[in-house]
Amino acid sequence: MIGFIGAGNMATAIIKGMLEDKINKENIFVYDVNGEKLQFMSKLGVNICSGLKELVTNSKYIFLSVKPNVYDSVLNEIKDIISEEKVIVTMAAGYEIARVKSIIGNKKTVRTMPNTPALVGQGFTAVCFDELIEEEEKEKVISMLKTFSHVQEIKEPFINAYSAVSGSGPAFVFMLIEAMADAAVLMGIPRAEAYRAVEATVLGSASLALKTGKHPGELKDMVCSPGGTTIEGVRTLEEKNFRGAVIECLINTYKKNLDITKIR
Ligand SMILES: NC(=O)C1=CN([C@@H]2O[C@H](COP(=O)(O)OP(=O)(O)OC[C@H]3O[C@@H](n4cnc5c(N)ncnc54)[C@H](O)[C@@H]3O)[C@@H](O)[C@H]2O)C=CC1
Ligand SMILES: O=C(O)[C@@H]1CCC=N1
Repeated sequence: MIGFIGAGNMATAIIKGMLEDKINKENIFVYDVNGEKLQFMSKLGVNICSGLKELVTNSKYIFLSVKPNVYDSVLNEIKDIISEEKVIVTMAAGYEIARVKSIIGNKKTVRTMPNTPALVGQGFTAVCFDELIEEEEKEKVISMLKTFSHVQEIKEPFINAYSAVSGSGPAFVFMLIEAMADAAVLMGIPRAEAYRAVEATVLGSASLALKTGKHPGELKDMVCSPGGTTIEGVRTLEEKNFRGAVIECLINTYKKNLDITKIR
């Protein structure tokens, strides 16, 4: 039995993935303080709980899909009803397993960093397990995460880097898509056509890199004809410090993860 505290973007993404991958809707329980969110969830056919107690009682795996600033209060509310066999699954940036345990005691905890492409079953999730998690539970959690994402098991200190790269990454890719589409519109391509062309190009490029396993530099070189047009664009990006800007962007996002970990 799988429970979700909070029925927002990430819970929706994860639950849709699970349902599409044949996890039975009768095994999913949801609670949210917002009635509208629950109404939406009831349309998916999952079980709607009237409070945290009902949710925790019915769930072995409990996903904390609320915003990070609500984590402390939710954990405080459930700490007395979390028994030894329950597994808490977190997904908040900067919220360490040790912090969970400082509130609910030494209970089974899994920390994850998913991302929004989970909404279309194409997510990426970094996951780390605390030492109380048994092998069978680990396999179960990984199989759940695989219903909506590629899964990478990591050691907890690396989760801040994954938060920047794959957690926040979609936002940066969408900025690239928006900028390329703006340029296309400037060149006279209608907006909708521009988005389709750019989105297909980004998706196709990522698939080409994934499927061939070739170095991105080699794939870039394949596009650049000698004395041709693409190399002119490459020169412009180098002049504008494109790669330096991207590296700086991810490093600053990573540092923000470290900063909020200290504050929380
Ligand atoms: N959006 C993203 O790209 C990513 C988000 N995350 C993390 O996932 C978590 C959820 O994020 P989103 O789904 O984007 O947030 P969201 O704001 O869409 O959903 C949060 C839900 O929690 C509900 N809620 C608030 N207080 C509650 C309480 N006391 N009890 C029950 N429900 C309550 C809200 O009504 C809302 O529906 C956050 O911790 C976020 O940091 C992680 C990776 C990526
Ligand atoms: O911006 C945030 O805090 C969350 C973590 C990764 C993506 N969104």
